[in-house]
Amino acid sequence: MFVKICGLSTPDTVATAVGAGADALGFVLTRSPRQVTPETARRLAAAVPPHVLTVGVVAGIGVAEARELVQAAGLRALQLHGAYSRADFAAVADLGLTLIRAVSYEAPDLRVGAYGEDLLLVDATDPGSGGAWDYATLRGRDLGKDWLLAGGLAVDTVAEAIRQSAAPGVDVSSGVESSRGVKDSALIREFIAAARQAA
Ligand SMILES: O=C(O)c1ccccc1NCC(=O)[C@H](O)[C@H](O)COP(=O)(O)O
Repeated sequence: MFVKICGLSTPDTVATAVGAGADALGFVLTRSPRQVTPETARRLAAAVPPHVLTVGVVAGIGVAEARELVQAAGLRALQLHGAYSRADFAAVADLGLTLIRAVSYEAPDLRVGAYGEDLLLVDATDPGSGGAWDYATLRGRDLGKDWLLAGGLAVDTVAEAIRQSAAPGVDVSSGVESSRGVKDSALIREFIAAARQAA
């Protein structure tokens, strides 16, 4: 079970997520309660061991700006969240980063690699809102191998969500926060343990 913790912004919670066994950490580089500057993301990522993927998350900006942000932050993956086209993905392919396409569960083309991405993240319609949806709608659909379930996951719901969707990986933000934008170390540990136990 691949686990990504998204929206990190402090050294303590980054260390907690790494220590608890997260596979990927997301740093939101565009407008959000969790937004960090590229400089902060770079500093936080410097403490992350190489086996953990560091991801720059962007939404609502052009790919030229996304390129600049993720390069300035020195991260190893780029998550384009929302209405990005195949041409947009082609325009960042030369960066040599792991590319994550994050879309609503209602989007067309729910298939890993359809836009040239390495990982597909299937989310709620409003990213980072903590809103849950009917994960069971994905069960039995052939999305490919490397995809993550997201949107409203939490410690007490992640196991059932994995069971309903048959997801090979999960991504969480709001569900490991004590208040909007403030990550909680105990919840991070509990979430990762619950996801791993469910797999
Ligand atoms: O987290 C944000 O604030 C955010 C803002 C803009 C684009 C994407 C954002 N988050 C992306 C994520 O990968 C979240 O982890 C995912 O949407 C799940 O969020 P949540 O429902 O809060 O767990």
